[in-house]
Order: sequence, then structure tokens, then C-alpha cells
Amino acid sequence: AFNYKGNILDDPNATLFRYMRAFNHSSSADNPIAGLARVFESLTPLLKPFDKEHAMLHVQHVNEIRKCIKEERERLANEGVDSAERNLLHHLMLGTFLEKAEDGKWHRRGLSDEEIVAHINSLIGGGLGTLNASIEFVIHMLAVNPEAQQRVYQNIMDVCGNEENPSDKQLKELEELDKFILETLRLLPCAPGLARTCTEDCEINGVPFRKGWVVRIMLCTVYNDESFFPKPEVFDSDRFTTEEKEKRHPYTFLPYGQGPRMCPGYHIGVFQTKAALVKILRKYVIESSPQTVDPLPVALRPMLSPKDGVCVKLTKRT
Ligand code: HEM
Repeated sequence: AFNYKGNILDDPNATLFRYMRAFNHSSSADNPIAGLARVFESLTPLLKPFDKEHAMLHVQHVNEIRKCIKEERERLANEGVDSAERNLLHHLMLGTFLEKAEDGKWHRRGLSDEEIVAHINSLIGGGLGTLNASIEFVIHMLAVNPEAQQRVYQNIMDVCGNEENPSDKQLKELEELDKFILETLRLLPCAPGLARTCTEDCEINGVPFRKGWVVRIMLCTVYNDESFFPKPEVFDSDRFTTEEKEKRHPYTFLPYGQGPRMCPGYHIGVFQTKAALVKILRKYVIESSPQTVDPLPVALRPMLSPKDGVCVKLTKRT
């Protein structure tokens, strides 16, 4: 989407791959430096020199993004790009947004290169870890829930048949896979909490909140609350049938957040997860192997991720 080459299978030394590893390590809850910075925020400047590899790769990563923008600006100036072929980078480069000036009037302006770099960086940061973790979690859950896997597979075959690349419309119709992914995100939420800053003093249900406080909403505790999800420890994708969803308050399950800061990658995230799983499930049966550990050990890096990867057995379908 940004012309940024990060195909790990072609190039295991790709900057993007190395940067994401360093970023994850650096923000992992089990990294003592990150842990100290979290508890004693004021120590962050002193701790930064211990985070050398991440800092070095961050510079390389940002330079790669700048290079993509420069190359694309030249291409746009020399050849132009057909509107049907515009990718996200083109939209960021050509689009305008409304900004309130000091005199209080609104005006439109384009994004500067540094603003485009920041947007790309946050889309990559927000998108890669969550997608990887959620696909890995679903693969694990498919392995340990063979009957539900069979229902998902049957639904894929009924809707997509033997088509190599399912269409958007077909992906939307994969209801069993939808339910399976949602139940996986309930038990293994890659984003287990949300954070909001109070913009004014207020009181909710007798609890005072002061302006400037950062409030963390731990969704994972709601997902394990028996009054919303009976027998919460049991994997049951039928909790996400339309009828069951309607019985619950909509805010009891927010895997992509809520409100104006809701995940902007929601649609692409769902589509990519489903497209990847359709490809895998049509070729392979996913089973537990002697190395499969269930419940899966997880770690916060900074998304909830499998602690030591996911081990399953893949058997080619005949
Ligand atoms: C399984 C996939 C994903 C999950 C579960 C997920 C989950 C979330 C959650 C819970 C938030 C916080 C929302 C809030 O505070 O209300 C968020 C924010 C964000 N996500 Fe995702 N996400 C996923 C995929 C993606 C993808 C693919 C992208 C980029 C293409 C992306 C980009 C972002 C960004 C940029 C933010 C910050 C938004 C803001 O602060 O305004 N996410 N995501």
C-alpha cells in the first residue's frame, strides 16, 4: 500500500522486519527497560541509550519511508498515476484535510512529507503486530477445536468452492469464519485494553475522573465476565451469532475499539485475516502437534502475542 518493500519471505533482512522485531522487543512488558519506563515514566530519557538497536532501526525504517515518498513524488510528477491505480501512499500525498487556523477559520491543506511519514508509521505500527498475532491465535484455536474447524472449512467450500482467490463478496459471506475469529479475539484479544485521556472532570457511577487522567479500560476482564459470556473459559463461536450478539450490550465486546479513535484498519484487518485463513484452510487441515501448548502462553509485546510462537501440524488436504 505504501510501496514499502517488506516481504520477509523474499528478504529475511528487510528493514521493516528487523524494525518490527526491535519495536516489539522494546515495548514488550517482559523487557526490563520497557518495564522500568512504564513504571517510572520520568526515567525514559535516561533509559533510551539502552534501547540502541530499536533507535538505530527506527532511523533506517523512517528513511525507507521517506525514500518511498520521494520516489513516488517523482513518478507522480513525471508520469502521473491513473486514479484507479492509486494506492494509500498516493491518497496521502494527493489528499487534503481540514485544519483550523489561529483565526478560527477552517482551511484545506495537503500533508507535509513528515506528516505522511508519521501516518504510514502509525498504520504499520498499528497494523502489523495485531494482524500477525490475530492470525496466529486463530491458527492455534483451529488446531485445538477440530469440530469448529470443520464447520469453518465447510462454510469456505460452500461459499468459495474451488476459486483460488475469493472475492470481497465471498469473504463477507463466511459467517462461520467471522464467528470463529471473534471468539478467538475474545479469548485471546491482541488488543486487550483501550486507553482514553479525560478531557474534563466528571463522575461515572460515583467514580470521579479528573481532567488529564489516562484511563485504561481492560477489555479482557469484560470478555471473561460470566454475566456477559457464560462459561467464559470455553471456546464457543456461537456466542457470535446475530441473535446472541443482540442479547449483549454492544460495548461488552470491542476488539477494534469504539468511537472516533476506533481502529482505522478494521475492514482491511478483517479481510486480510479471512483471506489468509481461507488460503491456509483450503490446502491444509490444522491439527495439534506434540509441541502444541494449550492454553497458549502469551506475552504483551505491546500487543498480546503468542509468547513462543504457535506450533501446529499441517496435513495437506487430498
Ligand atoms: C486483527 C487486527 C486488528 C485489531 C484487533 C486492531 C485493534 C485495534 C484497537 C483495539 C485499537 C484502539 C482503538 C480505540 O482506542 O478505540 C486500534 C487502533 C489503531 N489501529 Fe488497529 N487493529 C487491527 C488491525 C489494524 C490494521 C490492519 C491497521 C492498519 C492498516 C491498524 C491501524 C490502527 C491505527 C493507526 C490505530 C490508532 C488509531 C487512533 O489512535 O486514532 N489496525 N486497533
